[in-house]
Amino acid sequence: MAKIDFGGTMEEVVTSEEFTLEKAREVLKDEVIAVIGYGVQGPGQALNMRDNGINVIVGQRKGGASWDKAVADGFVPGQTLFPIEEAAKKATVIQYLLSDAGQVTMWPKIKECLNEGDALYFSHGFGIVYKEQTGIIPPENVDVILAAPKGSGRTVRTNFLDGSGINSSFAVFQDYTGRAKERTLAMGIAIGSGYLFETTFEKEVFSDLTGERGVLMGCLAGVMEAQYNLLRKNGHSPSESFNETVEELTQSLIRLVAENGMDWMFGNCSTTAQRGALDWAPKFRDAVAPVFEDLYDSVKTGKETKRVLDLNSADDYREKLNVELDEIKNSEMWKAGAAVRALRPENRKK
Ligand SMILES: NC(=O)c1ccc[n+]([C@@H]2O[C@H](COP(=O)([O-])OP(=O)(O)OC[C@H]3O[C@@H](n4cnc5c(N)ncnc54)[C@H](O)[C@@H]3O)[C@@H](O)[C@H]2O)c1
Ligand SMILES: CC(C)(O)[C@@H](O)C(=O)O
Ligand SMILES: [Mg+2]
Ligand SMILES: [Mg+2]
Repeated sequence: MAKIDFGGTMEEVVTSEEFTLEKAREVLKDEVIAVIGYGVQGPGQALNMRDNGINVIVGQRKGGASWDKAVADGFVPGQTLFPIEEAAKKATVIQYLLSDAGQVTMWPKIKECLNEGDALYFSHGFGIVYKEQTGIIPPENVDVILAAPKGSGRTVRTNFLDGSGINSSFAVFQDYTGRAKERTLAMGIAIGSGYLFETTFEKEVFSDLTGERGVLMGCLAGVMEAQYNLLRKNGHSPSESFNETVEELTQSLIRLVAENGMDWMFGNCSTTAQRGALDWAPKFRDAVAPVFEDLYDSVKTGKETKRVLDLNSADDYREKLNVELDEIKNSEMWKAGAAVRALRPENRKK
């Protein structure tokens, strides 16, 4: 493992240079890896593994859109694509990528498919850490491992195709075979990670649930809406409000932040922007800090996961969710966004 100085804290990471694809192939050469669930992470991880020469099959509920997608992606029913339990029975590594709520529903059946020495692989700590809520308690005679890409399943695939790689965290919860760590790292590299950093199941799920509810999506959506509404209230047009809130962020500044960091961004804008942004950043930090405290507490105490499982089990959840999503889609702000995106020169002809 390479030791990296992360701003004064030394951490060990495993890169794809050090743990090569050849090594991953060697570790996994006798394994049958069943990707259970072909939603968002399933395709990204399964296709990358297949392209990397790993023996991968897919298990998915028959008949739905995800099954059809697996077929369209070249998985062949009866050969590399099976109903869930059939695939799980064939596997030596069960890659459990159903939705987190789906994992709970299917667990009693999946548990029956685990043989001594198999590995049960997750991309989230949810099922294991909140076991009182999920009932997911693996038998003692299997490895329980995790590789969690830090990004959407779509990026897992697009990064692989453009020759880069997502970064992922990894953890071992249970090492029955003595091979759990090398299996985890091999899986992490095989799914297309550029590097892997170590975590625990608990740290992964606490940080992941906080991040997606916070800066990555929930907080981001909230602050975007607040600024857009403020500008609109003060007589700015939808196009100006959207451009100043979202389009400039995604098309210009966040790309520069991705390349160079916020420290660089503060040094590479107008002196006017620099002064104002430096002055206002601590005010925003302090305003949202209590909300983040509530969020982390809600995650840690299991309120967030309980809510996910309770709501997902309601019969009309999908219906209600669609209404909620449609409301956002049909809001002025995101309709303005669609119009703005369509004006991008590269989109004009589409
Ligand atoms: N979405 C992401 O980009 C992402 C990123 C990192 C980690 N993860 C984790 O990866 C795992 C998979 O997430 P996802 O977003 O790909 O899942 P998803 O919501 O796309 O669902 C995956 C599949 O589960 C199946 N499914 C759901 N409920 C079922 C049930 N009761 N019975 C049978 N099948 C059922 C669906 O057919 C679907 O194809 C989760 O643990 C998630 O937290 C997801
Ligand atoms: C892609 C995300 C938000 O990072 C993931 O955590 C998820 O649950 O979809
Ligand atoms: Mg998540
Ligand atoms: Mg995440």
